[in-house]
Amino acid sequence: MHRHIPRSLRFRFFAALGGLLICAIVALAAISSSVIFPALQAEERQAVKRELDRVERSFQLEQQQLLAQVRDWAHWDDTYQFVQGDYPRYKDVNFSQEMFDDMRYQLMAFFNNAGEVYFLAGINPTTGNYQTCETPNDECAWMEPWVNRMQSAIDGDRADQSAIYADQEPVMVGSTPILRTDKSGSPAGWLFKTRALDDEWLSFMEEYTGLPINLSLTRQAASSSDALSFSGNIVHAERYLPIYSPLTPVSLGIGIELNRTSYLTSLTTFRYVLLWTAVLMILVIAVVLLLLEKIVLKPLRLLTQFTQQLDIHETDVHKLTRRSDEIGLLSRAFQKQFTFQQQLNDELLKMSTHDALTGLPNRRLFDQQLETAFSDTSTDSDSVAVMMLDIDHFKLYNDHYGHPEGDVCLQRIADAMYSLARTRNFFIARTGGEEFCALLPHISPDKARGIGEQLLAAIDGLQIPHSTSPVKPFVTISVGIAMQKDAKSQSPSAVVSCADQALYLAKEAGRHQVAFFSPQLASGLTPEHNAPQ
Ligand SMILES: Nc1nc2c(ncn2[C@@H]2O[C@H](COP(=O)(O)OP(=O)(O)OP(=O)(O)O)[C@@H](O)[C@H]2O)c(=O)[nH]1
Repeated sequence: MHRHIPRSLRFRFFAALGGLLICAIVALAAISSSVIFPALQAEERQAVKRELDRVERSFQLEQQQLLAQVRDWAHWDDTYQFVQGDYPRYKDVNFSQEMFDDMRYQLMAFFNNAGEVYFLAGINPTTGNYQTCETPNDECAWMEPWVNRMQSAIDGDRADQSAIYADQEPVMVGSTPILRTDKSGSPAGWLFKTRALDDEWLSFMEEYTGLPINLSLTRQAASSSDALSFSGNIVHAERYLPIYSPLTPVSLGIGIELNRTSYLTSLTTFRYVLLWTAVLMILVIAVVLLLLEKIVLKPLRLLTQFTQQLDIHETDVHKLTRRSDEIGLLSRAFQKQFTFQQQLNDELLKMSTHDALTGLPNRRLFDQQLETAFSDTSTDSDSVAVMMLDIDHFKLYNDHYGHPEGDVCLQRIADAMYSLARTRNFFIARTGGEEFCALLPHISPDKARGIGEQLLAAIDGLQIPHSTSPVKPFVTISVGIAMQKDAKSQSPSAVVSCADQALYLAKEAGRHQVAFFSPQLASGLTPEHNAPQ
C-alpha cells in the first residue's frame, strides 16, 4: 500500500533544490546585469577610446609635421633674403602647383617683420588653380579671412605654433618667425602654411589610420568626454578638440565609426555560457533528484512501509537489510526489533492461552476452540464431544503429599493426557485447578466413550501413589462426557454444562469412571448441578 505523505522528503528536496536553482539563476542574471554586462560595455568604451586616442595622435602628428615643414622653410637664408627683397627669384624657384599638390598645402603666406603681407601663394579652393598675389585682393580675395587670422596671431604673439582655423572650412595651420639658417639675428617676418582638412585629407587619414573619419565644427567649447552613439552593429564616436577662436568658442569634432563585432561576439558568447550554465544546473539538479530518489527516498519509503509492517515484498526487505549504509543499519535494527517483538508477542499469546504449570492450553483457548469446533460442525450427524476430567480426591493428595508434590502430580497427568490427545488427535486443556477439558470434534458417542476410558487408563497407568484415596491406592480421575446434541440449545456453554453434570454423576457413582450425560440421569441431580455454568 502506498500512502501519500503531505510534506514528504521528495517534496522538500524538490522544493529546496528548485528554490536553489531559481536563486542561482536569479543571482546569475543579477551578476550579469550588474557586473558582467557593464564590464563588457566598459571594455567596449575603452576600445573606442583607444581608437579615438590613435586618431587624435595621428592628427597631432600631422600638425607637428606641418610645423616642422614650416620651420624648415622659415629658418633658411633664402627665405630670409626673400622677405627682405634680396632674392626676387625665390618664388619662381620654389613655388609651383605640383609642390603645393605634393605637400597638400593650401596656402603659404609670408609676412614682413611689420606684420604686413609680403607674398601669398595658394590653391584656389573653388577653381583648384595655383595663384600668387602680393595682397589678398581680387582673384586672391579667398585668402583674406585666413590672412586676417594670421595677422591677428602675429599681433597676439601666437605665430610660432600649429593651430586649426575654422572660420570657413577647417584648415590646419603651422606658423613660425622667419630666421637665418643659423637662426642668428632678429626675425625678418613670419611664414604661415595651411593645409585644408578636406575630403582628400580625410581619405589620406583614413588610409593612414585604417578608420573612416569625419570632421565637424561645433560652436561650443570642447568637452572632456567623448560622445558615443550606437546603431545596430556600429558605434559612432566623436572627440571634440579645442580650436582657438577670438569670438565664440568652437571645437573640432573628430568622428569615427567602429564595428561592434568584438563586443557583440563577447555578448553572444557570454549569453551562450549563461544559457548552458543554467541548462547544466538544471541537469545537475535533475540528476541529483534522480539519485536522491533512487539512493535515499525510495529505500526510505520502503523502510517506512517496513516499519509500519505494511505489505512489503520479501525481496525488498532483503534489499533493505543487505544495504551497508545508514538505511541498512536502521532496517536491520527494525528487523531485530520486530523479531524480538514477535517472540514477545508469541510468548504473551502463549501465556494468555496456556497454563504455566502444565503447558496445556487454558480455559480461554479451550473456549475459543469450542466455538470454532461448534461452528465447523456441518451436518446433523456430525457431532462434537466435550469431556470433563477431574482428579479424584486431589485435596487429600495435597494434604498428604504437600502442594509441590501436587504440582508434580498435575504435570504428570497433563503430560499423559497430552500424549494421548496428540495420538488420538483431540484437544485437551487445563480449565481449572485439578480439572481438565477435552474437545473431540466429528466423533460418535461410542468413540468418545472409548477415548474417555483410554484417558482413565492412561492415568491409572501412571500409578502415582495416593495412599489416602478411598478409591484406589494411586491417583485416579473421573470423566464426564456430553455430546453436542445432548444440549437443548446446542450452544457450547450448554454442552460444557452437560459434561460437567456427567462428571458430577461419575463422582457420585464412586469416581474412577466415565459417565455420559443423559437427560434421565440429569433429572436426578440437585438443581444447582442442573444449572448451566
Ligand atoms: N498442588 C496443587 N493443588 C491444586 C492446584 N489447583 C487446585 N488444587 C487443589 O485441588 C484441590 C481440589 O479439591 P476439591 O475441589 O475439594 O476436590 P477433590 O479433593 O479433588 O475431591 P473430588 O474432586 O470431589 O474428588 C484443592 O485442595 C486445591 O487446593 C494446583 O495448581 N496445585
